[in-house]
Amino acid sequence: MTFIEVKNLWKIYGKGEAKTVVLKGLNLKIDKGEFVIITGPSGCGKSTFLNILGLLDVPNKGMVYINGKKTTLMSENERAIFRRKISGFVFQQFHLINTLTALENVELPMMLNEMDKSYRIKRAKKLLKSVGLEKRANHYPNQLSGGQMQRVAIARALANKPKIIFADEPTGNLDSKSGNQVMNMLRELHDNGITIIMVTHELEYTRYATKVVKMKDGEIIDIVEH
Ligand SMILES: Nc1ncnc2c1ncn2[C@@H]1O[C@H](COP(=O)(O)OP(=O)(O)OP(=O)(O)O)[C@@H](O)[C@H]1O
Repeated sequence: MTFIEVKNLWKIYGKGEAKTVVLKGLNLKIDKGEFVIITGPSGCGKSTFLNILGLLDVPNKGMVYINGKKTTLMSENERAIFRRKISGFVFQQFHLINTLTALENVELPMMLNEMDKSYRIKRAKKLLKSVGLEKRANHYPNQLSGGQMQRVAIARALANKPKIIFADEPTGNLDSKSGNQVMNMLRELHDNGITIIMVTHELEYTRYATKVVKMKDGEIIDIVEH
């Protein structure tokens, strides 16, 4: 069943001399349960595309459909619910909050969804355990390695039981061992039915994907189904 579809998607920054056409009429269909990897050279528009798919950004032209519904017909509240409850986000730079412990970082999305404290703590502990970090619950990000920070970020992305994970170069700042750990976690989530859309330029990870979308200069130049 189609989960997300984009038709004729354009993204343009600036005007006149400063105009940059970043996405040039993209078309893509993503089914529920897929593991999509978007790849291509630096600057080809991968992150921009991912941000639009995750409703973090809007196109200048074209349409994003979620479950067949035009996202332009969704209210701001519906879009926020998609970001906050249906989706989980993982970024290259982790984006943890430095003044919060690992446990509190994982609790945060549940706070935004107004879950009560005892539930939050129980679930955050369970999630940290699932990423092998139960002993690091009270550590702050600066007391963790890059790989550990990314595992906290994955636990945080899972806090509200998302149906889809958007991951932008999640292994980009990690050594290969930590990178493989992160990929194995994403694979396990995919095995459990979560849809994954991931941007990477590391071609070795395309073996995890059900669909590889190759981009170049703002266009999709190839789609390979595995
Ligand atoms: N806010 C912005 N204003 C102007 N140009 C932008 C903006 N955001 C991105 N761009 C430009 O859009 C192009 C695509 O950027 P994007 O980050 O999507 O590429 P990418 O493929 O993810 O690159 P990388 O692999 O290096 O992260 C780049 O040329 C970038 O400079």
